Parts: sequence; structure tokens; C-alpha cells
Amino acid sequence: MPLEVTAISKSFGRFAALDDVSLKAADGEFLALLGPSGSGKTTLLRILAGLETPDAGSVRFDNEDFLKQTPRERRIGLVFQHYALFRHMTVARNIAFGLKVRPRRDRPTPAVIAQRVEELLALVQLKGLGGRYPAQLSGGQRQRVALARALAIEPRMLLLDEPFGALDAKVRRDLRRWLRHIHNETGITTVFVTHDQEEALDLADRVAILKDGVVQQLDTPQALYERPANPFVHDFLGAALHRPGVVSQGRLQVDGWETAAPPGAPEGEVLFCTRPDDLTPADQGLEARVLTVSPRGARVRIECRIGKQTVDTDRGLDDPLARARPGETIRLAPQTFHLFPR
Ligand SMILES: Nc1ncnc2c1ncn2[C@@H]1O[C@H](COP(=O)(O)OP(=O)(O)OP(=O)(O)O)[C@@H](O)[C@H]1O
Repeated sequence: MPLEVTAISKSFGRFAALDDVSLKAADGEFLALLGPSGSGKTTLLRILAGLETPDAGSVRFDNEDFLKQTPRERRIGLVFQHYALFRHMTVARNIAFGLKVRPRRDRPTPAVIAQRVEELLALVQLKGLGGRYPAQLSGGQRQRVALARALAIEPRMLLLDEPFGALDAKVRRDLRRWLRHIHNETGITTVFVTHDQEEALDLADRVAILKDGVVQQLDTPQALYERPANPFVHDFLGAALHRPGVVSQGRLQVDGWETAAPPGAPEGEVLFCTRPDDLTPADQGLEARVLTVSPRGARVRIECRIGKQTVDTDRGLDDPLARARPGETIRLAPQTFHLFPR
């Protein structure tokens, strides 16, 4: 494993920003750190970059003790949400910066630097724009320059902290696709911080979900969906319905519905977790009161009340739920659900 983070803790005063965090990334892996604001994602990234020192724990990369190395020795490429490019330098000079400031003995010749800049401009699809100044670029183009600058030093690892956070949704989606492409081309081990679950699940090979400085689960997007470790993970990955229920003698009871409990279900009081999009009208199921049915072109948005929770779901016109009428009480069966002890 090139990256091995073991038992990292970091407090600011009495506040524990990271509490016993361990994770590993394989060579060339794209790992996302996903969690709500304040969960410790940036703190962990700053520790990897050498901008922050942990109180306890170790970080190894390629079997070297990272914590004993300076940021420069670690040879990391960094991109932040607001990575201010040097405003008075052209795009080409911004990209070349990391190479030009190297000590003379490892500094490439000007011709080699110029060639490397051209290659990077092509890679980030900004060919011909090397002579522009940052103010003459769009926000998305500036972040691509920031990435080219980070890649110029041939980093051993890329650390990205909400690099697309300040951009609008469409540009974000385009850059996401583009970043994944760049990663496939370069194969650099990458750690990407975001609070946007769609971004994390789209981009990463594996996602670490953080809450209150603790890793809740580290898994592939598929496994996070299929086997969430706890209700927080389930809730964080998308619209969720969480209802209290009871499992007794192999039977599950929840909101007026009784069914066979799946093998291995916890006994006693449980939290029943499913997704509104996984519910279909059925003879047997959760009791649901239809609140509103709003047609929107080829889709219909249905809002229901199940127990004490209101959920909504978007369906095609031919979906059985699209025929529901406001005010009626129907039964909805979940295609899949998870049970956690309460
Ligand atoms: N230098 C600092 N001094 C004091 N507290 C800090 C410092 N840096 C971070 N914290 C606190 O540590 C906690 C974790 O912060 P961190 O920035 O790592 O969270 P995050 O998950 O990246 O959040 P966001 O998505 O909002 O950036 C927060 O409560 C923050 O206020």
C-alpha cells in the first residue's frame, strides 16, 4: 500500500478534529474523503500535505515516514477550492512555477520546462492559452491551470480539496468527467475532499465517509449503497426514509407493515432504512398517505407521509406510483432495506 494512515488524531484546543483515523490507498487509487462540514476532511488532507502536524498516529507513503518529511520532500500536488494562481504571471509561467523554483541541481533546462508546460496545457485542454493571465480565464479554466501547476512537478500523490467547490453545477460535472480522465491517463494516487456525495461517488474508486473526525466507512460506491455500515452512512448517500421498527421472532414490524425479517436481522428495536425511490405500491407494505402529486413534463413528483416522515420521489408517467391521488392512503413496499439496532 503506498499510502497508509494509521491512528491519526488531531485536536484544536479541546476539540477533536480527527479521532483515531486509519485508512489506506492503493497505488494509483482515487480516494474521496466525504463528510459534512466540520467532519475533519480538510484537516486530514492538510496532515497528508505536511501543512498540519497530528497529535498522534503515523502516515507512510511508499514505506517512507511522511511525518518526518517536509512538504517539499513529500512531492505532493495540491489543489484547493481557491487556489489563487499568481495573477501577475501568465498561465504558462504559473504552470512552470514549481519547476523554476527547484534548486539549480534538479531544475530542468528552460527548453525542457517549456516543453513540459506545452504537454500540460494539452493535457488540461488549454492549448494555446499559455500566454493569457488568470483574469482572462473562466473559473473552470483557472482550476484546470491549478491542476496543471500541481502536475508539473510530477507529484507522487495529488491532494485536491473541493477543487470545483466554487463553480456552478454544469461546469462541476464537466470538470468531474475531465478529472477522472486525467487520473486514468496519469495514474497518480489521488485523495479528493468533498462534501458532495454525487461528486465523491462519481469520481472515486473508494470513498471514506467521515463524521465528527471518525471514519464511518471506507468502501467502494457500490458497497456503500448495498451495505451501509450505519444509519448515518445510509442517510448521507441520498434521500432516505428512516423509521423505527421492531424485530421479534423472525418478523419485522414497521409503520403498519409486518413482514419476514431478513436472515441475521438484529432482534428488538431497530431502525428501518430505505430510499423513497425504492418504494413501489403493493398490497402489503408501509402505510403511506399521499400528500401531493405534481406533474413535471415527463416526470411526476409524489410526496408522501410515512409515519412521521415526509418523503418525495420522482417517477416516470408509467410508474404505478404516478397514478396515486392526493389524500389517499396506499401501501408501499421497499425493494431493499437495511435494519440497524436502535
Ligand atoms: N486551525 C484550527 N483551529 C481551530 N479549529 C480548527 C482549525 N482547523 C480546523 N478546525 C476545526 O476542526 C474541525 C474540522 O475542520 P475541517 O476543516 O477539517 O473540516 P471539513 O470536514 O474539511 O469541513 P468543511 O467541509 O467545512 O471544510 C472543524 O470543527 C474546525 O472548526
